[in-house]
Amino acid sequence: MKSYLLALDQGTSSSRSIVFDMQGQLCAIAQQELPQIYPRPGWVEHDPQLIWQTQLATAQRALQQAGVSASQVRAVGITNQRETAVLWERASGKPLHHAIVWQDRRAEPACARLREGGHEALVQQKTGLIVDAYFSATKLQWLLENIPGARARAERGELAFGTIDSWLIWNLTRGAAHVTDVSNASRTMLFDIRRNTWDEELLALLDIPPALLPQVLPSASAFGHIHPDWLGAALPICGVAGDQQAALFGQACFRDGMAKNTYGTGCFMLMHTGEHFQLSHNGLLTTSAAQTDAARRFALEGSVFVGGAVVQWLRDGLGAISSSDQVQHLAETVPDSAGVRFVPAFTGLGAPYWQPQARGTITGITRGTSIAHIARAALESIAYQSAALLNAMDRDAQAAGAAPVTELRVDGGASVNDLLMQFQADLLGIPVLRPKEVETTALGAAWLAGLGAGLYAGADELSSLWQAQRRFYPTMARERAQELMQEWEHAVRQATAA
Ligand SMILES: Nc1ncnc2c1ncn2[C@@H]1O[C@H](COP(=O)(O)OP(=O)(O)O)[C@@H](O)[C@H]1O
Ligand SMILES: O=P(O)(O)OC[C@H](O)CO
Repeated sequence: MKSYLLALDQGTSSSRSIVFDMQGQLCAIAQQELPQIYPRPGWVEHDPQLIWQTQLATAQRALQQAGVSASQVRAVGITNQRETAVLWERASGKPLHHAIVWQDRRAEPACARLREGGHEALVQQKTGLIVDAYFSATKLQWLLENIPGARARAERGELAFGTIDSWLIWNLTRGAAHVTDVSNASRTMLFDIRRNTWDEELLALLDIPPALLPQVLPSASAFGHIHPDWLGAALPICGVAGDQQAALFGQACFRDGMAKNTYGTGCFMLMHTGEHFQLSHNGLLTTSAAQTDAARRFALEGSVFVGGAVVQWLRDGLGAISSSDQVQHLAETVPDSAGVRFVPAFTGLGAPYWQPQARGTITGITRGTSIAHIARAALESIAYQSAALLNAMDRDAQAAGAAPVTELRVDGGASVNDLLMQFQADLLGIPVLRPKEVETTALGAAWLAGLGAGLYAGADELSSLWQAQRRFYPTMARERAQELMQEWEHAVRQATAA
């Protein structure tokens, strides 16, 4: 009887489930959209019950489509949108409120208070994060302050908090397990990533009752068994990681200096730093990488707010293309962007610039500029922003006496674009590798589950399963690439001043 792994991938816009065989080949995939709730400007919520229902439904469909029975599934892995906060009642399993999504900005005043109180250094030293409403802590604080009676009930131990992995595991196990993994815990701003434990000082500072918190386990562990009612057998959950750390794992980036970039709506770049906890001096976050045992593993992370979304804007805002895949063809009708620079700072600029006030700019327009130049500049902006992240990582690596990144592994919706990938390699001066299996996030969760269940010997076996579909080698002279980066940085300064 052939064995399989099931990965549950709960993302911001959809819930997906994927069945892999033990070689990491994708056998079936099922997906369901998740409605976004925008109660006020800057607020983003999800219905936790819909998260659970869509996730379960896709898991059932994926198994059906693969023609795989539950008894053939050896282990289940979970990966998820990170930071999103859910608060529920332990007795009934009912959420007290919609989930507050990572993009939600309502906790900004609480973060401003933390900054004014001079707590930034403490937070960064312990959690590796900057003080920002992005992370779970101040979202949970908001829930406790705004739901009548919640704080008293939390102190009495009646309530549970979790990121989406915890919420799913609670439901999958019918309330038997209240757990999370280190990579998800590291995004809460309540977790000391060097000691691998919830931090009493931060909990006290934010007035969070410890009774709310899940138990934290390594990313490959025994998280619990799925109740047989859901998928037909008591399947073990053996792998859990936040989606970006899962993608780093699924790209087989297991060693110091190995890096991946995911080109989705935004871009997320992570570089493994091994066992070294290292704070960035260049605007990056330090985070826990997926940990397969009790040993600490860290990564540096940077995110670009507008990546593939700039292509969506060309399509929906400008009407320049009718589908995203037409952008490459349009951009290829001109040899270069002819001096046009597009800084898509629609919602400010993320790492490494951290310029919330910046706004989008298109500069260098002449009478000869066509929509094709703008499309090319838009695509190039994704590569420039990513190159700025990688340069920041290299500077941090150099400061720590480590080697620079020697290749970049890529995934995500926009990584199918060959023009973009070639330009990325040209700017970086290192090869860009696109894997055969582009579902790296789900694959990472499946591999963690396989390791947790003792089905793989170790990371070396997984490394040998990872295969490149295409390698993009740099062809541009380094001087030219450096000149282009300088022009880009100039354009960023203009967008910041705009
Ligand atoms: N051929 C393409 N070239 C450039 N960008 C693309 C292409 N196809 C899709 N995209 C972009 O990729 C993004 C979707 O990628 P995906 O990984 O599904 O994102 P997410 O996980 O953030 O929803 C969209 O922003 C879309 O504009
Ligand atoms: O669901 P995604 O792919 O948009 O990922 C969200 C990230 O985990 C947010 O930190």
